[in-house]
Amino acid sequence: MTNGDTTEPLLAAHQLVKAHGRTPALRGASVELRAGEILAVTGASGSGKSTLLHCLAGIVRPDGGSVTYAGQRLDRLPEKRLSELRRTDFGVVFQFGQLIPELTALDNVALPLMLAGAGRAEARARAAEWLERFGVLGQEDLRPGEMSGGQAQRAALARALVTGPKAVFADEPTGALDSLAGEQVMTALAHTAREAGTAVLLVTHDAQVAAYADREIQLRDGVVAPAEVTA
Ligand SMILES: Nc1ncnc2c1ncn2[C@@H]1O[C@H](COP(=O)(O)OP(=O)(O)OP(=O)(O)O)[C@@H](O)[C@H]1O
Repeated sequence: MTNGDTTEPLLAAHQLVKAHGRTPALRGASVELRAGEILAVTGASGSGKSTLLHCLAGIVRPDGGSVTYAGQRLDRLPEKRLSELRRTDFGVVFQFGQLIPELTALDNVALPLMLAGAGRAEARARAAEWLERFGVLGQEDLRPGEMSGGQAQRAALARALVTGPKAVFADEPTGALDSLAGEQVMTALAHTAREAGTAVLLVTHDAQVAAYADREIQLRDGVVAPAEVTA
């Protein structure tokens, strides 16, 4: 395990422990995400998938264990540096895309660029390019409530990827979609992430969605299940 792969992982969690109140969610989970890799995290409901994603993305601090991102301990970074790093290096997509309802699709995608210092015109031009990549260009002036679930989710992906993050964290990104819209979202995500060399941590309970990944790990009761089961 330690010397099989010479590539340093982009993100590594070691022996993560996390409880929500008295409910243990992670009980010593270790996982590595390599640069540009699409990794699916599967497992039964309640096995700790979302908690693992939140710890890796620096949204939640683990109670124990470590999260190392590009050589630095994410779990020990002061909040200010952590939120800065999340903004520059990470993108997130959740089951319900969480676009800002008052903004058009174009402005939702332009927002992270403007937060990063781009001017409005430039941000909107780049946002339009990304919406086009995700096949949402005709709907750029619609607000999230006026779009279909699949369109909104593809706009959410554009927003997550527009700043050129090193890693995208996607928690059940197709969970609220029918299977055709889900396929379109996953095709767009996998294609774009590969093209941009973005690593993706993909939480899903759906085997068809996990099939888009390069590799899959399964969580069981808060730990990563052994990779191969020899019957
Ligand atoms: N905010 C919270 N408060 C209390 N318990 C929580 C909270 N979030 C998660 N849990 C509990 O922690 C455990 C792991 O939850 P988590 O959401 O990480 O699992 P999951 O595999 O993503 O589940 P699902 O597939 O149902 O989303 C579960 O027992 C869950 O009930």
